[in-house]
Amino acid sequence: MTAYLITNVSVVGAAPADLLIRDGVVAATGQGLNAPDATVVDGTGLVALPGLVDLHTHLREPGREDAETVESGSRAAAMGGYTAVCAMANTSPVADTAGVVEQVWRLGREAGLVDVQPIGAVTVGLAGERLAELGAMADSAAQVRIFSDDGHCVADPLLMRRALEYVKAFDGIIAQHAEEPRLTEGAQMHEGEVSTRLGLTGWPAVAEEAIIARDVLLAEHVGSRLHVCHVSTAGSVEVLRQAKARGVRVTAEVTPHHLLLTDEVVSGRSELASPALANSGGPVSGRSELASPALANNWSPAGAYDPVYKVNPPLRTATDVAALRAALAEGVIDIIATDHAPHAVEDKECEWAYARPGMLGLETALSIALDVLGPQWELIAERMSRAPARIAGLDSHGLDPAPGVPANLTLVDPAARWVVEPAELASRSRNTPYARMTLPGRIVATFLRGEPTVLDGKAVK
Ligand SMILES: NC(=O)N[C@@H](CC(=O)O)C(=O)O
Ligand SMILES: [Zn+2]
Ligand SMILES: [Zn+2]
Repeated sequence: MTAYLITNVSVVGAAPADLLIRDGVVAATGQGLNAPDATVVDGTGLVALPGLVDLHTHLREPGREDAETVESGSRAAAMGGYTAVCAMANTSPVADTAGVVEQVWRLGREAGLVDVQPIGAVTVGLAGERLAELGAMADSAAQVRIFSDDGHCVADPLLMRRALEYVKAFDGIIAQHAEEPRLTEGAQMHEGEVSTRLGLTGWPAVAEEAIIARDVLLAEHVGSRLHVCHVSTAGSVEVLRQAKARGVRVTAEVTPHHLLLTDEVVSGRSELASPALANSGGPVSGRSELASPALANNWSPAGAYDPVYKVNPPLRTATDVAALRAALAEGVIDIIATDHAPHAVEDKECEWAYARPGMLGLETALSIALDVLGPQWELIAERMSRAPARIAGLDSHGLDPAPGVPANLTLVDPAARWVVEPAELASRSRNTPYARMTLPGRIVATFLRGEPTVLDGKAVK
């Protein structure tokens, strides 16, 4: 194994120091380290973070290897600074048996670019009718602890209760895609002024909030762990705030796109929600031109009705974006998760109503977080690495670089800017909402157990 000496690097924003990586762990930290056998990586101007951990990734294998494979998605993750991803169960076949989760887990090991932790389905075939083999998946080689029907809501309250109760035995967690299906029949985008103007069927905020309210009560009643996927509304934040104040065992995630984009982009307006919104306190008009300072003046949306902006839950209003940002800063929302949702060209570049929902996220997440949060490295490390690792129970991830700690880390150049070229992404799909946008912050290197997966901004294998 090669040793690496990263010189003059700021560890999570601290004063620059050297980091020596040897035999898969951080061997030493300090000033002027000397290691003649080590490959030197000049860390001047770079920030070292614990390797990012994504609690919500769609890898599409098995079944849609044309859109993504475990290997291509793992490479996209490494390029984005990730060392671990949790792979959602909505594959084909669905990851609802020990056999499928072990297959995904094994493919992740073979690719060797990030740790791929499979998520198991809650119900057989994601059909919402009967519980999948949760215990068998937990006992499998993949040691599944997170279960989710993501893409679908576990809408039946009795099934949801049973699932929450079942996973208590092994400290598991149910990750809910909160969408009351009766309230979103035929829904195409956020229900509001823009959907009315565009003539698209709306997806009301209450469809999300009603399920979260029900589920925190269920989790409280049975004393189980609930995780809420892709929170997207100000009302959801209030439900979560109250539940957490009561001590309910609930955690929540927000995606980078829900922190930046609003429903106005569907109409073709070049509006990005501003970081300043987080401090503005009051509601903000969904119509005002709110450019994100770093991203201003270099971007305009792809055009009205471009399905690249179709996603579940839908992009919401500037008021929601402001509430999500404030909740993330406060800790009412625990983590940023990408909901990386690759789709093949034919499923995305078609008429809005026929397009599949979902956006790429892994390779742009850190840049969007940096734009939205600014260089708050402690907060970024907490929300993108430490907290997701804790929630998922990934013990060797989410640890700040320190002697003896597994060398899972990423090096960021905060001063670098890059232009998102969809064809140059490591993902097999192209459906990024940030095409040709100039983004701040570049991943220079990523190390998985002391071995580089990305070096000089390029994938190593
Ligand atoms: N987010 C999406 O719009 N799509 C996801 C499913 C999901 O996360 O609900 C997908 O699998 O494509
Ligand atoms: Zn979902
Ligand atoms: Zn998802």
